[in-house]
Amino acid sequence: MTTIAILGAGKIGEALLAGLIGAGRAPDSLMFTERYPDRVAELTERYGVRGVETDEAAAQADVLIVAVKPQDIDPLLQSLATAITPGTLVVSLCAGLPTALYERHLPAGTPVVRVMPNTPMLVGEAMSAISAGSHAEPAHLQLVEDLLSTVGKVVRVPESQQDAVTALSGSGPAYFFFLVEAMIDAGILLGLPRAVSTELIIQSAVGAATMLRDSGEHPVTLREAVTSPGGTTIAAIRELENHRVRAALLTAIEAAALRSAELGKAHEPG
Ligand SMILES: NC(=O)C1=CN([C@@H]2O[C@H](COP(=O)(O)OP(=O)(O)OC[C@H]3O[C@@H](n4cnc5c(N)ncnc54)[C@H](O)[C@@H]3O)[C@@H](O)[C@H]2O)C=CC1
Ligand SMILES: O=C(O)[C@@H]1CCC=N1
Repeated sequence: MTTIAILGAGKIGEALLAGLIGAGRAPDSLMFTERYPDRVAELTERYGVRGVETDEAAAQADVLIVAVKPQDIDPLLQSLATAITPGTLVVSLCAGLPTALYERHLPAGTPVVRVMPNTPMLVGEAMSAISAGSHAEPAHLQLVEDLLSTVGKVVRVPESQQDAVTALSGSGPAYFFFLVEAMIDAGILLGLPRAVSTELIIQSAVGAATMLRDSGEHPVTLREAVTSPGGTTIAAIRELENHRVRAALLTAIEAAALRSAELGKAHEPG
């Protein structure tokens, strides 16, 4: 079985670790690196997976999955440049960082695949978008697609679209959580107990998400079905439009894409 090392087991690294184990992958085919001994002990206990040093991971794993913050990539690339076994597939989960950055620092010909996943990977419901670097062969892309398909959905996109993907599905779960949080507060404003408000909104979110996924209907049709003439929903929609929530979402998601591009530019040569 392919041996996988996750380099940086923070929020997304742990989500991947948990997702892969949850999907039935053998813990002894996985390893991870972390900076802090306490975190290594915590993850080893929780998942039964080995914590190793970067050079050990680089020497032993067939696939290295980079999940450190973009701001922490430089020292890691320096370590990998000398430790990596030629031909090892490098998979980057980092927002904004182009495959060209890895190709500049790692031995010539290193295959790199850029991925933008999201945290629902933790429950096998990730949305991941993958793009091949210039030395990644179709077999490399297929391997990454097969791996990530065990923890959610996968689409292939040109790398030029990855900043937009990052803004949409990479950050996307946070927008939904933000919305849910605000809606629960609205229940509090209306005098409901927090537990009741939370249950009402979370189940409404799960129901709406399931309809979006399974009904085959456009979101507009689904919303129209809730919006009775002269009723309650249209009274709320008018306020959402008055407060320009649609425009705010367009601007917010554009800001996320610009930030992703900026993270990449910070690592351009010169
Ligand atoms: N959190 C999210 O929803 C998503 C995050 N990403 C990307 O995943 C990457 C990680 O993000 P998070 O998990 O949120 O950050 P995080 O800060 O939770 O995790 C990063 C981990 O890497 C460790 N680390 C840093 N340098 C290291 C090194 N040289 N060796 C070993 N471990 C090292 C840190 O100790 C930390 O635990 C980022 O590049 C981010 O853009 C991508 C999609 C979604
Ligand atoms: O906020 C971030 O930068 C990361 C990338 C996508 C989701 N979280």
